[in-house]
Amino acid sequence: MDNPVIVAIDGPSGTGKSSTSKAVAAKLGLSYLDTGAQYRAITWWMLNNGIDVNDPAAVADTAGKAVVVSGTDPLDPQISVDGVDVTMPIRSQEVTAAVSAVSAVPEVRSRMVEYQRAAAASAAAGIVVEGRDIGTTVLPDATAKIFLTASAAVRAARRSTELNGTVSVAATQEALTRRDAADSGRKTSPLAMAADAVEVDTSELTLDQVVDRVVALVEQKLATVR
Ligand SMILES: Nc1ncnc2c1ncn2[C@@H]1O[C@H](COP(=O)(O)OP(=O)(O)O)[C@@H](O)[C@H]1O
Ligand SMILES: Nc1ccn([C@@H]2O[C@H](COP(=O)(O)OP(=O)(O)O)[C@@H](O)[C@H]2O)c(=O)n1
Repeated sequence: MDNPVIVAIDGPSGTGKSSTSKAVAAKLGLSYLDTGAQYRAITWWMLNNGIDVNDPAAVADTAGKAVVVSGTDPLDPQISVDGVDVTMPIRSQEVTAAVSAVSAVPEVRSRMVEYQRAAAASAAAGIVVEGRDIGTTVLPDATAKIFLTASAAVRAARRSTELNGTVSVAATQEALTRRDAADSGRKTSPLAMAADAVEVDTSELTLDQVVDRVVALVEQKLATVR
């Protein structure tokens, strides 16, 4: 039997990682893992349990307590913490504002990376894993590594539309740029493009075009390894 296909899709917020990863996984018959959702889930748990998310020692002390379970179906991705379905609440502004501080704590990362590697190891046909450090740190031997980019203005416009214009494009762009800086500047496995990743700038592409390009890149890689 062929080896499982591992596709790593990294990049900053709003570049299209989730939309692209789900579509690519569905097209290629692979599982799907949203690692950003896992960091959001543990952040939700910290906020819900009154942990000061700006106190790295408090976050580190409690990082092992939350049990995060991620679904890997690209058509119905779900996530729970301690048995509570948090698929919707992890998208709140409160969680979005706190997640970079929580995800910078090494104890949080090592626990999430364990979950992520276990999910990849148990995906029979293979998996598309999206995040910030998948190609560099979590799955450095991935079959194909993609790094999605887009201008900050385009990313902010996409996010603002998603929020039905309830938050202005300018405020969205400021928050997004702040989170990029925190994610790129942290010590432990920052947001970065792997040396062997292929960059796809999605600013001027439709989602379908991005998906086709990523599927073609994966197929090219498979043709060379199989
Ligand atoms: N190529 C694209 N063109 C236009 N809109 C897009 C494109 N890719 C994604 N989107 C939209 O932009 C928003 C952010 O996409 P998402 O996949 O959640 O990005 P990320 O996971 O990188 O944060 C979503 O509303 C999505 O529908
Ligand atoms: N592999 C990953 C994925 C996400 N994250 C963190 O989780 C946050 C939320 O990730 P996300 O993918 O849900 O963010 P969006 O792109 O949806 O805005 C990021 O801003 C990072 O702080 C990370 O540190 N490492």
